[in-house]
Amino acid sequence: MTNPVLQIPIIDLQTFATGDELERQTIVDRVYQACHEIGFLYIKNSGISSHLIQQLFTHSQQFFNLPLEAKNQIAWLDESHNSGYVGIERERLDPKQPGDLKEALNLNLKSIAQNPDFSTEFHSCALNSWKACVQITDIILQTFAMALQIPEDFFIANHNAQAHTLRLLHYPPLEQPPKQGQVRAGEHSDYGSITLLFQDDIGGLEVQTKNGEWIAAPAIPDTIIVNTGDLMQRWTNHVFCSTKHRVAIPTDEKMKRSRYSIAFFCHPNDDTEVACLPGCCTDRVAMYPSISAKDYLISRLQATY
Ligand SMILES: O=C(O)CCC(=O)C(=O)O
Ligand SMILES: [Fe+2]
Repeated sequence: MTNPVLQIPIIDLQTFATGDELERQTIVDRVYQACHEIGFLYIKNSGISSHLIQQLFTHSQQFFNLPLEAKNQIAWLDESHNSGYVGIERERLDPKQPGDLKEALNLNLKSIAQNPDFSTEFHSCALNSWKACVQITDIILQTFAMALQIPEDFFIANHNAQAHTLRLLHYPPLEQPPKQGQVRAGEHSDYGSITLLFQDDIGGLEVQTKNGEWIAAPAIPDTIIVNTGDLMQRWTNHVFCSTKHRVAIPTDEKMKRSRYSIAFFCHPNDDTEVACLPGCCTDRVAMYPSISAKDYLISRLQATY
């Protein structure tokens, strides 16, 4: 078997800010190719501090170690806020299957700033991580605009309200066999424009290729996984694809260990009308009607909770 990891490219962003035009264009071309053909890439030299992310993982472990009653004090309540604690099996990313074997804490800018239950350290770590993720997604959004030959700040301007979600995820150790069809995270595509994913070394993340096979997307040191979501796919009329992925249960000893990951779901502003970009419907007709980013997100969350 060839190494499936190699199908997802690793793109170095080091010279995007500092390089000459040719170096920048090379990065843009590689990002375009990855998002067009696979919808997934690894980035390295993103500029984020690995120490910061490590700290966020530590806070995540501390949070999920709290008793259930404490976590439920800040339970996720509704789609329009989309923040708070989501218990095990509550979410079904694949609505045809049993609930996911995971728990999550969804954070947005408001809940990071205002939640009195978080320690000062947790608060500042989450806020700094948020800011770092915004910087990275802004760079990626700029490469997207360059790749599509639209004004470089087009996507950035449509994301400046920071309607994103920072999500801490914990997949508990498995004490008993899962239900039929149950996995750690059911197969799905993400809802927004771009997702950044940080994961530990337990593994299990799988990505579906165009011919339907599932390939592993393991953690690669000092990289972040980036994938394009459904709204970006709609906006670009499938020039950038939103690819199905899932988190499988390890078949070995690792199933008895916790898995932790952190996702940053980058979303357009609530009132952004996501309609096919003019340059993306010259070869084929627009596949979707226009929809506001907020209405789209709410409809997708309603289907999974
Ligand atoms: O935990 C992971 O590795 C992936 C999680 C995921 O795909 C999601 O929450 O959308
Ligand atoms: Fe996902």
